Amino acid sequence: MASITAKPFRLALLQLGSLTSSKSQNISVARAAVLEASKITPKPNLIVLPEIWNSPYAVSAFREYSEKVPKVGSKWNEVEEGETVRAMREMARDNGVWLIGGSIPQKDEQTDQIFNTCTVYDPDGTLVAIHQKVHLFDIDIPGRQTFKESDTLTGGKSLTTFDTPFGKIGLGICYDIRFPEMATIAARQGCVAMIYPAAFNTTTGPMHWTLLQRARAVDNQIYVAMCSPARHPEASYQAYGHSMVVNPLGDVLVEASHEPTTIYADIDVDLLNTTRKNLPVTIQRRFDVYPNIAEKFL
Ligand SMILES: NC(=O)CC(=O)C(=O)O
Repeated sequence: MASITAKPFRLALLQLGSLTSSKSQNISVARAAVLEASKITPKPNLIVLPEIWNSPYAVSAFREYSEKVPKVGSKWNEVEEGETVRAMREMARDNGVWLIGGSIPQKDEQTDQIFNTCTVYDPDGTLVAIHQKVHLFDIDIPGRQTFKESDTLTGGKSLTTFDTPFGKIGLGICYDIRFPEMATIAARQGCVAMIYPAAFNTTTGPMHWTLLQRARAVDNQIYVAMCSPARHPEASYQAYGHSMVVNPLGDVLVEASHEPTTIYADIDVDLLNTTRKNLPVTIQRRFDVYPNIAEKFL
């Protein structure tokens, strides 16, 4: 598992601003940002949207904004789906890019449960992966930040990776990054990067946003990226911003401020493999002393 087979690729993180309570306006904002990022030279191969970008990030809003997400593999006009899913298919296909569609509230019609769900599209607009946020953001830092996603949301039950022509990618959503097992399992499955649509806040962002990404990157010798919405002074939840990409050495390659912007990073697989060669922890694990948590996924 020391080295990884992948190709260099360019990543774009869209730190969307001007998000409002209008879903259709938010879709227009995302559509315009994907179009603009796709015009950059060299063109990004993989574009990422932030967590919950089509709805306010509020437990009281998730059900109202939720929509149907079809099954992995579904293509155009094959299935009934929500307007945001349809728009993301178009964004990927019209711009010829892979798209990690941040996350949106998803309604499961059968169970009536709501999930915080990331969908991924290939450049034909085919839905290739779905990740439902596994660890719900239930925290209480008195006087500073209280949030209880579990008031409305149900946690996902599986881990998610997907294959692209430039390598395997692992997915998590925001709070998922605090649980190191997910990134470790993805790395041992051969992922070149863990990518997390996210929305930390102005309390937990300064504490842990950078530290967590650098930790996941160094522990697993992979790239790590988090894509946040921009800060919005009128929103009930103040997103931290600071979308970021960290390399396998733990260096911050690029970081946004809290304003609306797009950041780009070139993923260098040689650097990943050189890091693993020079610091060979991936082949020095002592599974005779402690268990391999990834075993059942390999
Ligand atoms: N919003 C989240 O899911 C997580 C977060 O803000 C944090 O972990 O801090």
